[in-house]
Amino acid sequence: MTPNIVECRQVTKCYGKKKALDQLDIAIPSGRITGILGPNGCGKSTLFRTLTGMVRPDAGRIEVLGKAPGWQTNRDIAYLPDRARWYPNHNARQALEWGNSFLPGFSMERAIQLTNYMDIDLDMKVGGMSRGQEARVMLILCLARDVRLIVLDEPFTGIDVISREAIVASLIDYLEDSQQSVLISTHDIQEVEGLFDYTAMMKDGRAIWSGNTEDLRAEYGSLRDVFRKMYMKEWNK
Ligand SMILES: Nc1ncnc2c1ncn2[C@@H]1O[C@H](COP(=O)(O)OP(=O)(O)OP(=O)(O)O)[C@@H](O)[C@H]1O
Repeated sequence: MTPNIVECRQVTKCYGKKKALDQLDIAIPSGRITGILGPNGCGKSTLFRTLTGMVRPDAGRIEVLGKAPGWQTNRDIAYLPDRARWYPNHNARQALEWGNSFLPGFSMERAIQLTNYMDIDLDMKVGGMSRGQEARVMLILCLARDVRLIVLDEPFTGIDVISREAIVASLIDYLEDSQQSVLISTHDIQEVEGLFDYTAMMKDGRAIWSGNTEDLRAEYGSLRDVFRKMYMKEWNK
């Protein structure tokens, strides 16, 4: 069995003339919280869609959990798509009940525990929630599942700094003793610096750096500095 949870070799995906993924090579070790960082349009969501089998690459090879992505792997993946929303007329409890009846490996007990962690009122209608509260409900639907891989596409977008810090703190706390692997994409690394222990930086559909976050910091400074340097010539190789 491969020690990597994800392996992409020379993966290309085009939308018309646009290369969303351009001969992408990336290997992500299991059991880590990995940040997929990069500016808007660099291919993060497309990468996640290929990992969950929603999008087929035009070329290249992908392995997730040691297999080609699809029905064999999706049972073991919890995926939060970009801009995911819940039904506004349901309350949080109904959202969790839905998860309990439809999502493989869902634990209602764990979900209730997470609502306490994340300070969610189970009787509150999702339509009446703030963006940050709704984002927490969406996260709980993923985190309450006993799966090997959790894939979160921009889970913090639109959430204010204070709520984001609270969510990140509860995520770190919750995942501390977990064997699960977590992939999180973001273009806004400022508030999640302390979250990732492995990092992959993407640009124009390629991975331009990947490795232990500590090594990245030691080599280039804070993630924020690295992110800035992504736009400079030295990264255009
Ligand atoms: N369904 C689609 N049809 C046409 N073009 C697409 C489609 N999906 C993505 N693209 C294009 O592919 C490129 C990569 O998009 P993608 O959404 O993967 O990037 P991203 O890094 O997730 O961006 P963001 O941070 O803004 O969410 C962009 O130029 C985007 O416009």
